[in-house]
Amino acid sequence: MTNQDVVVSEMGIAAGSALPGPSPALLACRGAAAGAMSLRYLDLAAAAARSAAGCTWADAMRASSPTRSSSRAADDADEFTAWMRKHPSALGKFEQIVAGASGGKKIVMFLDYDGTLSPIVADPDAAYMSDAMRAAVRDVAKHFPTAIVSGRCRDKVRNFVGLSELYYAGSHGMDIKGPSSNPESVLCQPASEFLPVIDEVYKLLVEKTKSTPGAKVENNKFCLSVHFRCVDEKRWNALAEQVKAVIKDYPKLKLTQGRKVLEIRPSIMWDKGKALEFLLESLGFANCSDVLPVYIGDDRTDEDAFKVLRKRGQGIGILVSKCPKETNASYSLQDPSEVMDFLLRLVDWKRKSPPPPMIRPRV
Ligand SMILES: O=P(O)(O)OC[C@H]1O[C@H](O[C@H]2O[C@H](CO)[C@@H](O)[C@H](O)[C@H]2O)[C@H](O)[C@@H](O)[C@@H]1O
Repeated sequence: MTNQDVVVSEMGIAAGSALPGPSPALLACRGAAAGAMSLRYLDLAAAAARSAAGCTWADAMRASSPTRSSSRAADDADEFTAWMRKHPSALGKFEQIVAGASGGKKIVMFLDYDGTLSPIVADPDAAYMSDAMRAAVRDVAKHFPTAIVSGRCRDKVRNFVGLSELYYAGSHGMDIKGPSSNPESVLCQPASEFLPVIDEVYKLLVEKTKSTPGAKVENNKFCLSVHFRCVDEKRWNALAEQVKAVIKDYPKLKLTQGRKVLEIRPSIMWDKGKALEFLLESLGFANCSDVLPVYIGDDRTDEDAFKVLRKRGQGIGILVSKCPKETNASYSLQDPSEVMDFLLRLVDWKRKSPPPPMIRPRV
């Protein structure tokens, strides 16, 4: 993040940091693996509930990434209007949002990548963000500490974004690193012991799914994605069964679901919400009322971060969605182009804001 000199190594927080010794966030990062089994059971319980309700993974996946025609056109506009009343546009409520930063509160920006900064496309390797979006993010980072929080492998999302001055939290927050001007600043890799097993499962999944046309397995370093987007819907259930058959032999891994994707992750107590808390604390904003975290994301995994903001009673969660979705976010934006408008407005507002009053030392 710009204008920050926080340097956290795996050994603790080094010189220049606002926090002495291993911070609570760093300790949480190290201890994340301890909750592995309990989370696995939670996940299985959710799957059992889903199946009791007659819902398959495929049904859930369809609902998580509805297309305009299968939702807005066919659906009832009243439902959307009611949802928008509960989660109003962050552009429409811009003044209300920035009023939360009054009194010199520092805004910290957290941005998801796919579906937030880049449009959803069929080929995950071609999810480029526009130059205009890149310029907007660069401008935001000049004024506010800024982090990209993604399910992608950190290096991959870093290459897509192409800005060295940001913090990057890849693999759903399991791989956090600061700006590249600080090459030593590896902050947090709570799932490093899972690397060999993730590699092993990657190979098994590639083998197992190769007979399904359109299926693609993506290695995100500390987690894996099995993509359904280019698979005929008739084959979705069979593909989900293949994936489940592979991971049943790995009790320390869990299966979660995103936008036409099944994700295989270590069952540790770590997610995008924990990554947000870790970054805030690393920046010296732990238990601090002088900060306004703003998190923008479009996916289920972003809900973990929205929940954290709700629990803290601090910050702004913004869901990117064109249709009603169950969410812990307070506001909404429809698509990446609205996200860009919001970022540009934030920069403009900051440029026009008067500087905080100087406190003159008494002589
Ligand atoms: O946390 P995110 O940055 O939103 O990453 C979540 C997943 O994003 C990518 O998949 C999604 O976007 C693809 C490109 O638009 C699309 O083809 C796919 O259907 C979406 O699910 C990424 O490829 C996954 O690895 C991430 O887990």
